[in-house]
Amino acid sequence: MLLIKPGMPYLDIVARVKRQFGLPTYAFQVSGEYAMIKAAALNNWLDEDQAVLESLLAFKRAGADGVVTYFAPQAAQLISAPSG
Ligand SMILES: NCC(=O)CCC(=O)O
Repeated sequence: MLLIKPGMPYLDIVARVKRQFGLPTYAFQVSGEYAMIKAAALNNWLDEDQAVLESLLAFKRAGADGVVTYFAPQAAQLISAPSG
């Protein structure tokens, strides 16, 4: 298992590592990435829930098999909540 951190600045590395080695590849969305989204949301610069989901989707698009994130409880709620 490979873990790449920090995650978001290294999405290209996530993709290259996954392609090169073909091993389970995880990204770590570190505290600074968490803090940036939290701070921006507190300033009403973005919608926190949407930013969280978009950031996690970016990891999946890069090829990550999973993401280690401080947003895990929130993300679990968001993706299990009924939509509409
Ligand atoms: N071994 C602990 C970490 O790598 C923490 C990184 C972070 O969340 O800033």
